[in-house]
Amino acid sequence: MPDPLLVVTAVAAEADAVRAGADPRHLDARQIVVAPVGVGPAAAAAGTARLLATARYRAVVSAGIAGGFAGRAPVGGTVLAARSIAADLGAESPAGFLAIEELGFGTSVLPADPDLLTRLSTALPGAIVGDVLTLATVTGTAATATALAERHPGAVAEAMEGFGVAVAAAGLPFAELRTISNPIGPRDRGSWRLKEALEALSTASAALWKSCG
Ligand SMILES: O=C(O)c1cccc(C(=O)CC[C@H]2O[C@@H](n3cnc4c(=O)[nH]cnc43)[C@H](O)[C@@H]2O)c1
Repeated sequence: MPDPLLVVTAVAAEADAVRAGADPRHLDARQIVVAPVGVGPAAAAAGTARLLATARYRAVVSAGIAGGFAGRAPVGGTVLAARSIAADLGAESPAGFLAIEELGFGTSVLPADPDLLTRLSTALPGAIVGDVLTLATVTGTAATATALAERHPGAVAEAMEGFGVAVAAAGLPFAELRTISNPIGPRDRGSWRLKEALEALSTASAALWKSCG
């Protein structure tokens, strides 16, 4: 029996949506383990590392809802990360944001496993493949949305966990799968389309099992 696939989400509602798309036989046989590990990159990294320390897994997927950049990923859409990028890991300066690479302290960019990404994008032909930003703070102004979009021309979405999960995966095949609940921009939590995004997450998760189960 191959080691199971680990799917980590931030909150229980996302884990439930992922499980709803899975074949119950895969869940019962623990070929797939779905676990909510908390909101934000620190909780995601710590929770994923704890799970990986206590059992063997063949690959790790960070899954959940996300904000979409206007004109790049619509609400209800599905996104696969080519790269998960820690977009606020660095330093401010009068000349603008300096990424951690410019400070000489490592990387803010972790690519998806090429084989896993190919299998997922084949199983999800409607998914948008692009960079997904990880931020500890949800963007809530047009100015920040514009600055991020300009700094990351390949970014299609932002969420709060992917880079943390990728760091914890530490060499295991990693991918990030997101469905879009809201446009990135001025905060309007009431307009988030949670039901639509969670339904899209269940649909995407059915394809996930077909390609990786
Ligand atoms: O209240 C609910 O019923 C509910 C159901 C599912 C998920 C939630 C969340 O609040 C999930 C938080 C999670 O969502 C990601 N996210 C979504 N939109 C954005 C965004 O615009 N910028 C950054 N992150 C976003 C994020 O990964 C959070 O962990 C509530």
